[in-house]
Amino acid sequence: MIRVTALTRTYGSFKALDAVDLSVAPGEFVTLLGPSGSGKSTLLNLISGMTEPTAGKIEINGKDATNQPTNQRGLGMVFQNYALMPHMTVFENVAFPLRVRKMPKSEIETRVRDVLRLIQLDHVADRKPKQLSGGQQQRISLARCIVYRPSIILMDEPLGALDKKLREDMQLEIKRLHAELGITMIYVTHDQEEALAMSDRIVLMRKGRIEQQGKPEDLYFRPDTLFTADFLGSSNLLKGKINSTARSLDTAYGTFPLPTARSDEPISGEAVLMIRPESMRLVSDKASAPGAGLEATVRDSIVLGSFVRHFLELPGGKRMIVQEPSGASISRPARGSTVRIGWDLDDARLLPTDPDFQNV
Ligand SMILES: Nc1ncnc2c1ncn2[C@@H]1O[C@H](COP(=O)(O)OP(=O)(O)OP(=O)(O)O)[C@@H](O)[C@H]1O
Repeated sequence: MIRVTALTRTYGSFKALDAVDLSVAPGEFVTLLGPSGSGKSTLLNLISGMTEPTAGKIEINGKDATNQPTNQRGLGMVFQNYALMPHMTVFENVAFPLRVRKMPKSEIETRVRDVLRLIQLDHVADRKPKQLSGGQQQRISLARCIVYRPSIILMDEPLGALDKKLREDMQLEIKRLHAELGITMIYVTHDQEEALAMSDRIVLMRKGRIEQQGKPEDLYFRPDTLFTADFLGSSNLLKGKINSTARSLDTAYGTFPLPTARSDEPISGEAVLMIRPESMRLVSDKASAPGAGLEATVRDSIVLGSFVRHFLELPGGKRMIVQEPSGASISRPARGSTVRIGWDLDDARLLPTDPDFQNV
């Protein structure tokens, strides 16, 4: 549906987007995720035609769209500021794009009513935008976009201005619309939870390039880099030197067996072992700890409803977090006590070191 090739945008000598290749399939929900300044909006604005590329190619629906004006690309767009017209009613706001397209009056009436019903706001059709809540306004701007049935919708932080509860409701709403209407979505956010919750595929960006892309569970459980591991969720990191004969990692905290080898893993020299907090557990003795039973001191242990989180410290002060399922019979280790940490070998990930992560 969309294919960009070697897409580049520079500002002076600065590369806001650096030779990015990306394909999006029909009906796919793709999220561009990354820290501020990583190039997410630049990529979206290049696809929409609001920014001109310095180099590279954009194809939409099989046609070269690189130099096509925005309004000929057949895209819908939704942004953080809803840009509803204040003097028009909700109905008129939603009808506006259809009037611009000179659609017959009766069809406009039907389509607007249908879309308002779809987003469950048909009862506010006669109100003005300022008589609506922020969440309602954002749903209206969504309605205004889907009413003319674009096959592709681009969204740039559309929920950024909403509070947490409303954001979560709207995330479900957008997912539902995506599933019901079969629209191809490209969605920009810097919020990793939002990306994990909504996407078929996450494209993680870093300094104008794609760091890693894949299904949410791929990025979360099978990161290829420290940047990906760090950006999505929390992780426990142990840096050391690989001993390839013994297939172990020699660290300041002991020697740990490595997970089953992958073709793309760092095979010699320095590397980092990454284990997610929920892949670790407290174990009673070394024999029951495949991860070799790392010893730690308990700093705190808190119950967060369905799970309990242990904040631990290794000798020398390095912090570790272990998260276990909770339950009525959970017993928490005392502050200051010594515990052993275990993990299943293949729940650990061996990652290359990275100059941006010196303090691992
Ligand atoms: N018109 C411009 N002139 C100069 N630099 C720009 C311009 N537009 C963007 N940039 C730079 O390009 C880089 C990427 O910006 P972009 O807006 O794509 O980042 P982003 O990942 O969307 O970040 P955010 O989440 O903060 O919006 C930033 O360093 C930004 O300062």
